[in-house]
Amino acid sequence: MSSLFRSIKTLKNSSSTLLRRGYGSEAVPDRKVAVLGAAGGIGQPLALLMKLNPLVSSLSLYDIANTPGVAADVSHINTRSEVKGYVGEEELGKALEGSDVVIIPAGVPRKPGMTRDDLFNINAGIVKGLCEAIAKYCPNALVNMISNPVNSTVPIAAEVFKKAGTYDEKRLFGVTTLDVVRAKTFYAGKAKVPVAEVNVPVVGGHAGITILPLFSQATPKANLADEEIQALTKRTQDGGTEVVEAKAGKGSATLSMAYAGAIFADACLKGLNGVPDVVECSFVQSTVTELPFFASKVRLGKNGVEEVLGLGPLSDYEKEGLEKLKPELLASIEKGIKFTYK
Ligand SMILES: NC(=O)c1ccc[n+]([C@@H]2O[C@H](COP(=O)([O-])OP(=O)(O)OC[C@H]3O[C@@H](n4cnc5c(N)ncnc54)[C@H](O)[C@@H]3O)[C@@H](O)[C@H]2O)c1
Ligand SMILES: O=C(O)C[C@H](O)C(=O)O
Repeated sequence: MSSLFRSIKTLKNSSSTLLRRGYGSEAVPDRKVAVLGAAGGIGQPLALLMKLNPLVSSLSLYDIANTPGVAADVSHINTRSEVKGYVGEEELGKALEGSDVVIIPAGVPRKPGMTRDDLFNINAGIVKGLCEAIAKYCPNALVNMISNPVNSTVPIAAEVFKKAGTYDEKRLFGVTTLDVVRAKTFYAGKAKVPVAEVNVPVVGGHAGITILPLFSQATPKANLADEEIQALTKRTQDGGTEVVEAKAGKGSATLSMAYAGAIFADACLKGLNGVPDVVECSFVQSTVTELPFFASKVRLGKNGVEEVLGLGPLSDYEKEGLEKLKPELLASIEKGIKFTYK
């Protein structure tokens, strides 16, 4: 409990730091953030965290059911943003209109024994429908795709936007922040370094071996043995499955994902507001490898992606991992693209 109070205090302090830096409420631009799937396991805590974000002026919570209750609940929190709940397809347009950032955690989660690709048949259709509405009602919004399989849902979104004539590769992001969050936590535990100081890029995609943490670039540096790096890599790749199994049929990561989603959306908002040097890993259209989409460090700016950063030097183990992941990642990307032409 006391740590919760500490977090709230930190948040209040950071808001006043923001004011001191001249980002006071007059200076901070109005920003509308929409969460699609807001009544779900991720959606609800994500709605809470976005309500705590002082960069948000309007928070739009959309789902096919149960959003009025979530919106009423979150709206009583005494922070900057005005909260509105929208329920059902007929309200989707209103939910989206004027959005600067749209976060999509809509769709079904895994149960034990399933891969993320097993979600494709249901989630591909959900994502396609939502992206058609985004193209119509807020074509300039930054889209943060959380729904799995991210390796396919991002290419689906790109194709939907291309068909609608609104595609801008700078504005479409697969959210892979949870992989980074996990890599940082696991590395800090093994290397015995303060977790808050850890940085680890995670590249590739967001499923199994396509998740490639680059522990050779981790900071603070630690002298870990090859076997320890391999075990950390495997644990990061299997992090989602670890949670799915622990939840034993009651879904996948929701709380850690909401945290990761809130960090990434905050980075997008900071970029839009012109804060310099905002860098996060994300699955984006890319020329870093021969694959059309790839996760790597991305510099965020006023138009979304400002620069897709390269991979940097890789260890032999990471080079091997990179070559191994390419066929699976390409197949998932192509599956997404083909789906939109059915
Ligand atoms: N990118 C990541 O790192 C990451 C991490 C965790 C989970 N996920 C994925 O996020 C998705 C959601 O997970 P969850 O645990 O919140 O699931 P959930 O079932 O708890 O919630 C999903 C919500 O989506 C809503 N929904 C379904 N169809 C919709 C539509 N057409 N429009 C709007 N809302 C709709 C449901 O009503 C529900 O409230 C899953 O696909 C899961 O695999 C991704
Ligand atoms: O593992 C899952 O199915 C959910 C998510 O992709 C995760 O990494 O936790």
